[in-house]
Amino acid sequence: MQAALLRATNEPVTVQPAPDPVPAAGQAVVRLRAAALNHRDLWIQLGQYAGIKLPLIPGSDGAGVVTAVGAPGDDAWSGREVIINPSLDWGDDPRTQGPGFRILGLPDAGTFAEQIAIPVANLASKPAHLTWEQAAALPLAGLTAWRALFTRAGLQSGEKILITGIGGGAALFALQFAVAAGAQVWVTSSSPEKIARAQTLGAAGGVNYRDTDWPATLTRAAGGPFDVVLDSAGGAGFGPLIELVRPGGRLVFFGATTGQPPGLDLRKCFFRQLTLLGTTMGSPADFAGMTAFVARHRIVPVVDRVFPLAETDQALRHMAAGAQFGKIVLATG
Ligand SMILES: C/C=C/C(=O)SCCNC(=O)CCNC(=O)[C@H](O)C(C)(C)COP(=O)(O)OP(=O)(O)OC[C@H]1O[C@@H](n2cnc3c(N)ncnc32)[C@H](O)[C@@H]1OP(=O)(O)O
Ligand SMILES: NC(=O)C1=CN([C@@H]2O[C@H](COP(=O)(O)OP(=O)(O)OC[C@H]3O[C@@H](n4cnc5c(N)ncnc54)[C@H](OP(=O)(O)O)[C@@H]3O)[C@@H](O)[C@H]2O)C=CC1
Repeated sequence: MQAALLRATNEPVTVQPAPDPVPAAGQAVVRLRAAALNHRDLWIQLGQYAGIKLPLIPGSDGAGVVTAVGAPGDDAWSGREVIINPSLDWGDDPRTQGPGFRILGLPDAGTFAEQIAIPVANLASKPAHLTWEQAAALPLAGLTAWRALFTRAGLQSGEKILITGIGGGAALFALQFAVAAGAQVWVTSSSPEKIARAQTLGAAGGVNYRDTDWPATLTRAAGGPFDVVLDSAGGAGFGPLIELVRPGGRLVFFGATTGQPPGLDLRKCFFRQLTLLGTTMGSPADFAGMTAFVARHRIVPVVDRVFPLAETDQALRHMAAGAQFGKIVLATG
């Protein structure tokens, strides 16, 4: 098969021949039709991720057809159209992942390839209303957004939520899920065009996080602070978010795209009875809940652009440039 290979950090990913995967018992081989990028793939390429082991085939998201299974007991999946849950061996505790937890694409060989061997426990039926590209875009970012919003922050219909950096893949799923759940959604972005596109997906409005005084402008526009704030940007923008949460509200976060937050004022958290919620990926129950929700509300992932597998490195450069709105997808076969 052809696969994308990262041989060294800060080097381009090259697409080259690799051995066809052979399924062990409890595994299936999926002939991938599409894969999708996550910021994690870029962090790994840039050497900004814990536990990097090279060389590796990156990629956490994929959709395709099961072409082989490792044992007769796994036959039920043969020939089926599937998406892949990239949370490997979450463990038994729905509250937190166990010691064996891994995210597909490091250290396990990932989806930027024509084929992959994957535990059958990580297969789910492809949502029937989605194309291959849309289905591949869903798993990692959809799962993370789902757990953040519902399992962790307990978002309710009628609540007001702020989602930062709305051009991002995970942020956009959070927008679509929160709108479908009946919340009033406000956004931030570097781009007025992205804010306008978010409004077509149901956002009430938004502000540019590069404007001075954007928190005050946003508070005025939204008529006061937010029940829930969801962030994956971190950095210098994180501190102001604390003041955008209403007293007794929740701040849920899963990323640090712009680095660690400097100088957090803890008094603004404890005097105002805030709940700070870290979250990562999701449990098998979160994945099942997310896919059922997507099917019920006929949510269609936003695909920014599709690159051929041969242009995986160009796709990563496109993500690094930050101009995307939604998911960057690879056509893998
Ligand atoms: C599914 C998608 C996931 C993501 O994309 S998460 C985003 C990760 N990347 C970034 O945030 C970009 C910036 N990069 C970084 O800040 C660094 O590149 C890292 C922190 C990712 C790695 O730094 P290093 O110094 O090489 O790794 P360390 O010393 O092993 O970890 C430092 C602390 O980071 C947390 N951590 C990192 N990886 C894990 C993990 N897999 N599970 C749980 N915690 C983790 C722990 O707090 C740990 O500190 P302890 O070692 O003292 O516990
Ligand atoms: N812990 C976990 O389980 C997970 C963690 N993550 C982390 O979450 C982050 C987002 O991932 P993903 O959606 O794949 O990434 P994307 O590359 O798709 O999106 C990144 C987005 O970040 C936004 N952004 C950049 N700078 C700022 C800023 N200063 N303030 C607010 N927003 C900003 C931009 O929004 P705009 O274009 O609108 O300006 C950009 O589109 C990454 O750091 C990733 O590592 C992601 C998934 C799971």
